[in-house]
Amino acid sequence: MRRVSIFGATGSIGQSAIDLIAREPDKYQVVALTGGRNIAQLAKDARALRAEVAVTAFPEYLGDLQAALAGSGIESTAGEAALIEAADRPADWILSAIVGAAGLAPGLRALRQGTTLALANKESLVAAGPLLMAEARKYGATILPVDSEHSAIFQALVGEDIAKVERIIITASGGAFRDWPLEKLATATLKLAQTHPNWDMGQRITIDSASMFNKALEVIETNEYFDVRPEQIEVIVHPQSMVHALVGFVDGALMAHVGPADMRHAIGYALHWPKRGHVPVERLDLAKLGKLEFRAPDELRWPALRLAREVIKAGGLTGATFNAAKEVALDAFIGGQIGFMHMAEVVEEVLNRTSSDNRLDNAVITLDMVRKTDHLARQTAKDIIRQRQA
Ligand SMILES: NC(=O)C1=CN([C@@H]2O[C@H](COP(=O)(O)OP(=O)(O)OC[C@H]3O[C@@H](n4cnc5c(N)ncnc54)[C@H](OP(=O)(O)O)[C@@H]3O)[C@@H](O)[C@H]2O)C=CC1
Ligand SMILES: CC(=O)[C@@H](O)[C@H](O)COP(=O)(O)O
Ligand SMILES: [Mn+2]
Repeated sequence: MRRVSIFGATGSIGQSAIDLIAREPDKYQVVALTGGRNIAQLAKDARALRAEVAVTAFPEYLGDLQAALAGSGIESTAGEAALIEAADRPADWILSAIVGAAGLAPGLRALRQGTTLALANKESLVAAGPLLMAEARKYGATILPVDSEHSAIFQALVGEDIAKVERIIITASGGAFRDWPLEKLATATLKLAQTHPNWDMGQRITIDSASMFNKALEVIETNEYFDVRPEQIEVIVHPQSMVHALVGFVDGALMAHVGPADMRHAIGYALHWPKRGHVPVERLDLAKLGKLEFRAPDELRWPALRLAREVIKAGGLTGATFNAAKEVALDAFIGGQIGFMHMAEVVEEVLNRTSSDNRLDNAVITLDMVRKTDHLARQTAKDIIRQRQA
């Protein structure tokens, strides 16, 4: 039996992973399931999968979790230290699917087991890519991408020589406001921003898709995963979200990964890797699909894409600043303090104010430095938002 743990088990990615694991109960022994506030779901899954431990990230929910698991024999724990302890529990496959920078410390810790880390939490790679990669090398761990685009690129590169890659193209649906005129975007509401044209995902990544901050994170993520130059990474708007990414080689061939907008594709690939196993996603009927469209992205409409390039160029701790500023700007949009287009303005202002602090050699970056940078970026973003409101 393979021992598996799921961090962020109650979320959209976590639930898709549980769907796959629950279909083959004889193959998997569930070690740890972690969640946040959705205690009912966490306890239900922990009982159904007979997990060893269920962890809520928030200590104030521990009582509810203990009550929900009473009599089950499943351990209940809570808080940041409990997440780290869960990451230390031996497992052959660990899914990192917590949303936001909170996923960094448990994911980083899991690497110390020299295990396979299936990484959905792109924010940790954006904030601390070189640190995660160095830790994986040090402990002999494997990081497998669980983002649809990066799983697609990874699959297109199997057996290939990275030196023969000319370009990597990641697709973007364009999000909720893809077809809105630029001048109307300032009026984009939260209600509309949290509806995605194709994917069923958590609230935060759905809004990030609408602003293209998700794609900005993914451009940086591509730069961290694959040994290509930033100029080789392209973004193309693809409204159907069926082609997840393409890799172009020196002979002009373009290898595309095509599949339905269902994350069980990428999770299943990582779960069965290095082999392929059955994954119960819809099989595409190409004749029914008819046509696939592609168009160039407009950086005026989506300034986040331009910022991503600047973040890569600046290097050092700039990714940690970018991610933290984006998280605060997103909270402020969700809270109604700033408008949709203000999110990119706030993030750009934070990058400008902190640029001199972030210049560093990637080799010397530590978790403590990432945390301090994250904290400073959050304070700076909050100051900027307060000043705008005054
Ligand atoms: N959804 C998707 O299709 C895709 C998601 N991703 C990435 O995967 C990650 C998860 O996304 P998604 O599943 O959509 O997100 P969700 O919001 O659906 O789920 C987030 C999970 O993290 C938990 N959580 C929230 N805050 C904290 C915290 N401070 N500390 C610990 N745990 C916390 C939540 O617990 P609870 O709900 O119990 O409060 C939940 O289990 C993100 O990094 C996202 O960018 C990447 C590609 C596709
Ligand atoms: C499913 C997945 O990988 C998401 O990151 C997806 O890419 C979001 O859609 P957008 O293309 O709209 O950002
Ligand atoms: Mn993606």
